[in-house]
Amino acid sequence: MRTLELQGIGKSFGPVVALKSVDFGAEAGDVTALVGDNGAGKSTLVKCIGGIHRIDTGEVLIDGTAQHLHEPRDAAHLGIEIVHQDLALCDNLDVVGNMFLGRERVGRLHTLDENAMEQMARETLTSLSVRTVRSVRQKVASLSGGQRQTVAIAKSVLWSSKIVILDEPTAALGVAQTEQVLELVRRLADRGVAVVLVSHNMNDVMQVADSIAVLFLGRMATQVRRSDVTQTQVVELITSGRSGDLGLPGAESIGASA
Ligand SMILES: Nc1ncnc2c1ncn2[C@@H]1O[C@H](COP(=O)(O)OP(=O)(O)OP(=O)(O)O)[C@@H](O)[C@H]1O
Repeated sequence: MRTLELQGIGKSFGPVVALKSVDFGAEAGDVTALVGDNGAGKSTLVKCIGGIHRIDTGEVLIDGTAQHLHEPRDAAHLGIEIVHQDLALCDNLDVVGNMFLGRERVGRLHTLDENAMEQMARETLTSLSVRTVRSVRQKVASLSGGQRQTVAIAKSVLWSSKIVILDEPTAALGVAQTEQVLELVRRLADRGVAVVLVSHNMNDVMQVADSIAVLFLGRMATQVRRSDVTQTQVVELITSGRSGDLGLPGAESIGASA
């Protein structure tokens, strides 16, 4: 049973069919890359999983049970966390403040339990072997892009998310920071989280993914194990929806009808 399973998802915006009968799955312990050209439907699919868009057709199953996602809160209750590209961190708060934002711990006398929050934030970062964030009392405004990404990912761990969707986590990062964030992505999956990595960066995808799902013009061209494809084949699928003569399941029919 997959942690996240989408079956026959359809979503239109007026006359624009953004998603058509999309199947997709993400397993606990795996990094599942979601790739596709601009406008292929990645953001729309992510927003459907996150309860931001309501699906027109199809089903979302979490641990085998069909769920109705009407709003982001529904997704959060099911353990789905989306780490958006803009990260939605508050610059004026420190690392602790951001990791607990909206879910602050209240101690006795209804004051915020700062010590407990600080300790939990520190422990979470340590458990992920994060050494790049030196002080949890540092304001987020002063963090680098990679450090900010790290804080956003660690937040999902702190809240025991079972499905974490990362939207282009390395898009704004340099080489060294990209490596650190990819290592963190791997560790997140190794903890048993089902990680979905939305990315345009083929190097990232080939380096860290266990499974690759390719959207092409709103349809799922194919979802394959990373070990079964080469980078060239993935690029071919992204650009044409076809896998050439590779005989990958599902790819031919999509390419032919697109
Ligand atoms: N709110 C909306 N209203 C109308 N059309 C939309 C809306 N959101 C997305 N679309 C359309 O749905 C299709 C899929 O867009 P989507 O943003 O999901 O693609 P994407 O794969 O995330 O692209 P990119 O990599 O460029 O971000 C596009 O044709 C887009 O124009």
